[in-house]
Amino acid sequence: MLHTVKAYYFFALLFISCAAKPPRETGNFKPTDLVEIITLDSTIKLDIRYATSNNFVGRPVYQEARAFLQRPAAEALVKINASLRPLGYGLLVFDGYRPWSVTKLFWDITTEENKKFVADPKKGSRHNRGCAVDLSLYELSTGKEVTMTGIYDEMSERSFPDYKGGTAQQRKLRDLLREKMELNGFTVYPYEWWHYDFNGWQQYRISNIQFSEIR
Ligand SMILES: C[C@@H](N)C(=O)N[C@H](C)C(=O)O
Ligand SMILES: [Zn+2]
Repeated sequence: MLHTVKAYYFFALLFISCAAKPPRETGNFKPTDLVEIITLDSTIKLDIRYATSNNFVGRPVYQEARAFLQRPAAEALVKINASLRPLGYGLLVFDGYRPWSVTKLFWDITTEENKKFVADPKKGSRHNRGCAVDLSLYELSTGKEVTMTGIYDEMSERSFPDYKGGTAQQRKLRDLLREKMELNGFTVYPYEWWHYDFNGWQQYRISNIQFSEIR
C-alpha cells in the first residue's frame, strides 16, 4: 500500500515537472553546443546513475545513459583525463547536461533540510546550461571507481569538499580531482565534492531538451 502511494506521489511530481516551464531568461547568450563527452575521449568512463534506479530518486529519470556538456567544458575534461593518466586514474562521469524538468523533479522530492544538495529550478541548475558535471575517478589498473570521502549524491556532511573525515587516501583522491578540475576552468560546488561548474556558465541558457533531441 505504502509502495503504491509512493509511486503515485512520484508520478504526480514527474507529471508536474514535465508540464512546468523553465524560467524566462533575457540577455545575450552563447549558442548551445552540447557535445557527447565520450565522442571526444572514449577513455572517460560513464556511470549515468540517473538512467538507473541506483540514485537518490530510487528510479530512472533519464531514458538514455549519456552525458553531454558544452563543447569548451567537454574539451577541458579531455585535458583533465589526460593529465590523470600518468597518475593511474581516469575520469568517471555521473552526469553532465541535465534537462530543467529533472532539476524541478529533484527539487520537489527533496526535503527542506537537504535542498542545498539540489538546485532551485527558479534559478536553474548549471547542469541545465550544460556547464556542470558530476564526476569521480576510476583506477586505470582495475577499471573500478575509487572510494571518496562520501558516496555520490549522499546528502550529508561527508559530501562537503572540505570534509575532514574519511581516510587520508580518500581525501587525497578527492583533492586530486579538485586540483585537476580547478586547473582547467572548473569550480567545485561548496556542498558536493563531485559537482563542478565550468567557469563562464552564465553565458549559456537553461535548456530543457531531452538527450534524444540533442543534435
Ligand atoms: C543533484 C546533484 N547531483 C546536483 O547536481 N546538485 C547540484 C546542486 C544541482 O542540482 O545543480
Ligand atoms: Zn551536479
